[in-house]
Amino acid sequence: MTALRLAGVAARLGGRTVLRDVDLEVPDGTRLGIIGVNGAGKTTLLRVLAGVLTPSAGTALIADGPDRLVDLRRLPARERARRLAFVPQEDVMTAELRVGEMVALGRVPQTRPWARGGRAEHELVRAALDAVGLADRIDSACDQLSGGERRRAVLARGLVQQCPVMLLDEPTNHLDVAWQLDLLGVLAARARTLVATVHDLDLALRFFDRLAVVGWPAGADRTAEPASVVAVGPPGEVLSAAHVESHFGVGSVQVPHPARAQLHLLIHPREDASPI
Ligand SMILES: Nc1ncnc2c1ncn2[C@@H]1O[C@H](COP(=O)(O)OP(=O)(O)OP(=O)(O)O)[C@@H](O)[C@H]1O
Repeated sequence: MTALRLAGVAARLGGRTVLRDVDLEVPDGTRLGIIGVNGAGKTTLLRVLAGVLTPSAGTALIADGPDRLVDLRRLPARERARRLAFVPQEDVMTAELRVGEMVALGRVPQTRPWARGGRAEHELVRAALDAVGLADRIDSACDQLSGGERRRAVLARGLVQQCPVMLLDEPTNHLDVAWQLDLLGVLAARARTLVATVHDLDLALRFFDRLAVVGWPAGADRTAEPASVVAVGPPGEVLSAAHVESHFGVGSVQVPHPARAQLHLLIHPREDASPI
């Protein structure tokens, strides 16, 4: 079963086509990581998948029953927000809102206006804040959170939306190493289908079922040509040494952890590059 699909998608920003010819399928119940160099178009791709950016060509589709897909842009915004939670990279944090109130905004699409603010909602908010280690900050003003705490609070807002699909733009940004791992565990446990952009290729190798590379084919003029999805597959294949070198311009090797049944990705300068 398909949760999300992009068919022949192009996207324009500021009068320029930044993505084109994107075909991508996200099977229900899977975790897809989106990787690529800075400026390739990962956030743009995620925004198209979330229905917040209208493709300039092609269609973004979402499941609408067992064997049916519907054009995301045909769904009213509230209905879209019941089916997928989009957690953007940056969020303005206002001093006017307490952390619990900000997180409770994630319930808006799911609840009738007169049914909001009840005990059940409070419990959900508290549980989500607990899951991201911020239960004790529920009454803090939002602008008093650190960068990593803000990130976790915004992720809690995505969690209370309780959608079958979660789309996350760099969820591990600003998080310390322990929280990076914990948070991915929380997401894995709570999101049925998950799509996230990520820069840490070692995390990408271990956490996702499949990876999609946003970038250019070898030899393309990166400054002039729109990017596309140039590889999709199991992380171990997408992050082969040859692929990592051609997409990211660095050397790499996958090595087994000495004590755990896990592969890790070590990154190093290319052989012809000066060591740093
Ligand atoms: N509002 C905008 N107007 C015009 N161009 C934009 C706008 N936002 C982004 N771009 C351009 O679109 C391209 C894709 O940007 P996008 O943010 O999707 O890349 P990304 O892969 O997520 O980058 P990063 O890894 O740096 O977060 C880039 O060339 C960027 O400069």
